[in-house]
Amino acid sequence: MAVTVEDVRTALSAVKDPEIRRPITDLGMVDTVAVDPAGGVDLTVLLTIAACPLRDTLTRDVTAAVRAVPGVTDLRLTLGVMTDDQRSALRDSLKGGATKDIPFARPESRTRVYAIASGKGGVGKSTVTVNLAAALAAQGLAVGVLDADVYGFSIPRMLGVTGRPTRIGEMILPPVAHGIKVISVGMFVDGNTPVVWRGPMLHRALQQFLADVFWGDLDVLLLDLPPGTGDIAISTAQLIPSTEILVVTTPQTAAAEVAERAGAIALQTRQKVAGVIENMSPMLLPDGSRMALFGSGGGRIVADSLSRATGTTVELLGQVPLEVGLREAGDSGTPLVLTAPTAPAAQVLRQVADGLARRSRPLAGVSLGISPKR
Ligand SMILES: Nc1ncnc2c1ncn2[C@@H]1O[C@H](COP(=O)(O)OP(=O)(O)OP(=O)(O)O)[C@@H](O)[C@H]1O
Repeated sequence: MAVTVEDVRTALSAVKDPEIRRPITDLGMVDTVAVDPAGGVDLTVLLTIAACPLRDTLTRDVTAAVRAVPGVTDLRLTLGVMTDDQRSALRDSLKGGATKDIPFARPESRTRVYAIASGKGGVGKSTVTVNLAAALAAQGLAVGVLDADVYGFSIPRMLGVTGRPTRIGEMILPPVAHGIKVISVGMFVDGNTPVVWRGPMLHRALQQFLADVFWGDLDVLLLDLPPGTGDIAISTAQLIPSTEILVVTTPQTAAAEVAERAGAIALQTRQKVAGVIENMSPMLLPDGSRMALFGSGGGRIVADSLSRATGTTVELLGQVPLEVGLREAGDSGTPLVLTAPTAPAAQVLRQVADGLARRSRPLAGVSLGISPKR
């Protein structure tokens, strides 16, 4: 049977743009399709920008899809580039026309937003963030990570992201790694330049990343906050009031006291504390005994004290042991939950992710669409 243009278009509707993650047929990227009587296909696909970092992936996916159509004997693929008008039409269709709006702050948003907070640096906040993100994405959830930790942007390295975000006018397309959309403040500064941003600048940066980045329909957004109880936690509360806080602490008592303060900020901003994760918990030794390098009990102390302070039950969601493999996986760019899902630390992190995946977005601020009976 002769191949039709419709057959080719149908096959192309299964190809998603690697960055936007929607079918290329819905994005205006399929420009022209022609089929000759011998089954040869002439196809022009438009890239969003000429320097599209994922043009090879797109070429491969398009070629595979078209070649798989029965009767296709040849494919002559031309890659073009969208005009400015086509790009703005695409941006408007993705953003629903509104560019300055934060989609997660809308009452009808179904995205759960978690801010990962810690009292001080180096407690493993980024490690926890990337592993939770990877575990949630592995379950098939649409996950985004916003690395707002201006004092050390380690998220891109831990997820193996080297690419820069693509810009379409004012819209920013985040790189995707292990199925996770990733944006880091570090992607917008040169090399290792430290960022000495203060409150208002940070607030603007966060607002821009939330509004201008095309996140698509996310199930979960994880925000890696700078350590401490600073301005950015307050900014997060202002920009997305439904954000819940996940507090990371080490088992050390001193660290726990500092972590408590990070959690207590939620009282002032009226955000919910989703739970406490203790990291660097006693290490499992080959003989089955445990070594408590950083002491023990910190997670429980923080959870109990936040429960008292908030008058709700704040749970200790998990205790992630110190584990060489967890650090190595972070250094290699693939989180431990993917490289060794049954390793002790990975099991705890996957369990925490399972718990987060089962929770539904809090109804605070959501209109239930019920009107009182008159
Ligand atoms: N449970 C663990 N076992 C072994 N190493 C760990 C563990 N958790 C974190 N690490 C390692 O400790 C170091 C600090 O962790 P990480 O960068 O995640 O902390 P952080 O709190 O995000 O720090 P910062 O606030 O400075 O960004 C990293 O090298 C990481 O690989």
